Amino acid sequence: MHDVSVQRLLTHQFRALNEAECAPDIYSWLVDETSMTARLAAYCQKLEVSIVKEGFFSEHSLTTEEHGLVVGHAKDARFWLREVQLVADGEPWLAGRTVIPESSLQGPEASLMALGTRPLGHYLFQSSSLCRDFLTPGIMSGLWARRSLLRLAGKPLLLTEIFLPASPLYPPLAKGSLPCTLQPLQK
Ligand SMILES: C=C(O[C@@H]1C=C(C(=O)O)C=C[C@H]1O)C(=O)O
Repeated sequence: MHDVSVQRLLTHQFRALNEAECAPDIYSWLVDETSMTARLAAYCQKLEVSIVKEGFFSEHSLTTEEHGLVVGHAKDARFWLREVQLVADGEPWLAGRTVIPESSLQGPEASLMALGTRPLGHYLFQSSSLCRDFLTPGIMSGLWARRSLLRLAGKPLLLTEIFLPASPLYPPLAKGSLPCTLQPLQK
């Protein structure tokens, strides 16, 4: 059963971070340009994609921030929205939200609608046309997060990922491993 409240975090305000605002080992996770699925899979026995929501939605399902970032040249009325959790040995480690304008789904990219429980990264990183406008580390509701604007054959898609407290990005009780809002109160 998904924790629906976790998924709501994906539409909360995204606060961008600079490198000075988090420990180097945390920052290395947030700016990792390789597959996050593959990186997380190295820390568990079984990593699965659990689909929470997927389908076409109008622009009203996007946050203003998302809409401003992902709208391409076409005036898209519909967006393919995919919300997942990456679940490691039964424990959710990451919540992911991908927003794809309908105009980005032309040609081979139409297969993004048929991913099912295959990780988005498996498609992205086999594509010779993948490029990235930006990868921004950040915080959402007190959890480490990141936002990427990716392009396939020049067509945009926006990916937001929130690292959940059980993920290996948060060393257990290591000081400085949590965003400032989660730091244990100083005595
Ligand atoms: C982009 C990647 O794919 C992961 C899988 C996702 C999905 O299947 O929707 C979403 C977020 C990512 O963490 C990756 O592996 O880097």
